Amino acid sequence: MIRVENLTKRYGGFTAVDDISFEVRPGSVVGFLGPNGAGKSTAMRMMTGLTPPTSGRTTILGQPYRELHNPGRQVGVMLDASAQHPGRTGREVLRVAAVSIGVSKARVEEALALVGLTDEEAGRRVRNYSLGMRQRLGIAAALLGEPQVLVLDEPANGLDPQGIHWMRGLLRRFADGGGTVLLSSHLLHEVQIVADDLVMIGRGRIVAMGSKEELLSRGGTSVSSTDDARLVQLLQAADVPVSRTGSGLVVEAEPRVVGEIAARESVVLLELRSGGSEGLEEMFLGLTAATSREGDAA
Ligand SMILES: Nc1ncnc2c1ncn2[C@@H]1O[C@H](COP(=O)(O)OP(=O)(O)OP(=O)(O)O)[C@@H](O)[C@H]1O
Repeated sequence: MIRVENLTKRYGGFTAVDDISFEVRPGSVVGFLGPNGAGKSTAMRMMTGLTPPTSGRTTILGQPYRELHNPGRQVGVMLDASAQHPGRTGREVLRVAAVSIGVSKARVEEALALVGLTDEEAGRRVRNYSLGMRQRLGIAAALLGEPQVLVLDEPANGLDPQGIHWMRGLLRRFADGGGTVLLSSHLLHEVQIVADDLVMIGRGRIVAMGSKEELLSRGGTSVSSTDDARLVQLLQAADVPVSRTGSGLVVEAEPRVVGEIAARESVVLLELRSGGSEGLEEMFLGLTAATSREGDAA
């Protein structure tokens, strides 16, 4: 549904997006992850026809975005939630959008209900909206044309934990109904629960991608015991790579292997789990450290 092929953007001598390729299948949610300035927004602007690529291309539903016959009805896009007209009410913003893409006023009310904006909130001017309300309005605008594809740049920005939970449910239902979702974030945990696949970028380049399960399993096994020092010795003796973390050990082996080694030597395990968010978080930090601004300073 979304196919990105060798997409590249250069500004003068600076390469903001460097030869990225990936696909988003129908019925799936892909998390597009990277630290600030990694090139996510630039890539999404190219995908949706707002910025011309230096080279490479993107097709959505088989065509470049600009060649879709009614993009507003086919692809829901939210790139900058703060770009809504501040002097209009939320309902007016959606009504103007509805006219331009040819959907009914009734659909405006449906979209407001979908994102949980109340009647009173919909009647308020956008300049008086909280960041979270702006995000909801932006998502309502993206959903307005009942598209098959959603491209959302940092949709969780400014949402409180309940709002993030709500958004995950919404995107999951959208994908489970056959929709295609690409969402960006600079926070792994925001997308980790809802995404099926992850594409991680740093300094414009893809540094890792794959199914969440695959990436999680690369995160190793997290383990802690009543005697971690002894467990490290046992694992090293068995040629199993192990490293210490703040809360225990991360082992590059299946949980079963770790459990068996510990059981043979009667080491009592307190925790044993595959990868998990900690492993993936560490991998994300590790992969992006070299490519983030903070990495530059280090
Ligand atoms: N029009 C432009 N001219 C020059 N450089 C640009 C332009 N647009 C973006 N860049 C640069 O390209 C890089 C990528 O920016 P981009 O906004 O795509 O990153 P991002 O991953 O979306 O980051 P964030 O999470 O901070 O929004 C940045 O270094 C940015 O300064």
